[in-house]
Amino acid sequence: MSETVPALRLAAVERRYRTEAGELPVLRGAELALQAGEIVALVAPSGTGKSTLLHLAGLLERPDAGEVFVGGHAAGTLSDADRTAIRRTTIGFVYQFHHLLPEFTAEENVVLPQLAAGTARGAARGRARALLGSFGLTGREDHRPGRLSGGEQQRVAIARALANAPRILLADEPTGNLDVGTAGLVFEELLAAVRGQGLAALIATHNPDLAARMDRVVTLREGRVVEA
Ligand SMILES: Nc1ncnc2c1ncn2[C@@H]1O[C@H](COP(=O)(O)OP(=O)(O)OP(=O)(O)O)[C@@H](O)[C@H]1O
Repeated sequence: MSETVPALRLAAVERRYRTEAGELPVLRGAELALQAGEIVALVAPSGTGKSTLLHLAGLLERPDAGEVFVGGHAAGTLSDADRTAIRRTTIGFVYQFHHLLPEFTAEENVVLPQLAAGTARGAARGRARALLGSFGLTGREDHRPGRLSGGEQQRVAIARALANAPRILLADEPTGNLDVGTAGLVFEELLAAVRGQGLAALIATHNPDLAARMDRVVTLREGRVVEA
């Protein structure tokens, strides 16, 4: 029987940082596989390597050893240009702070990554408006981030992450900057979008209630990924 290729797989991933005090080994043989449609919570104490793991999974950094597979492709064997292309079209990111471009409108923030991926402007605008609408932002398309509430800014950031119809969503404390009530609402919308599109998702959170809403919870222990 053939096994399904995971949407994302980390195999024996190692990452260490050079600090004034010497080498700091953060990941020491991390293994993780995410199937399409699987939503995994990453819950671990501060400083244990959650952001590091997400950066490696998102091909923003290269591991010191081990390999990251995206849809079965070994990322370490790819050129920087190919890694960028995969990152653009296959992986969506949501950060704790929205990182929207302040001088652009909500719609433009969702259009721009699509243009970078080669989508024609008209189609990109249509998709941006539909995505923003699905997050309750109809009528706010022309607002710049500074005129939106924190929850609205984060909804735009989620729409932007989904703009190129990725297969994988990576999120680092996506609602960590919002008040409890808004965080719960935005998180439910994020989960619904991820489930609706059958994405694989890895979401770091410090909130146990949000983690319990996902399919599986993993943590980091001594640089390895273990089931929580
Ligand atoms: N570029 C870097 N250079 C040196 N050390 C780093 C670097 N990036 C991260 N670290 C260290 O690596 C460890 C893991 O950092 P990381 O940001 O991955 O943790 P985290 O679990 O995401 O933490 P938090 O929950 O506080 O965001 C920390 O001790 C951090 O200080």
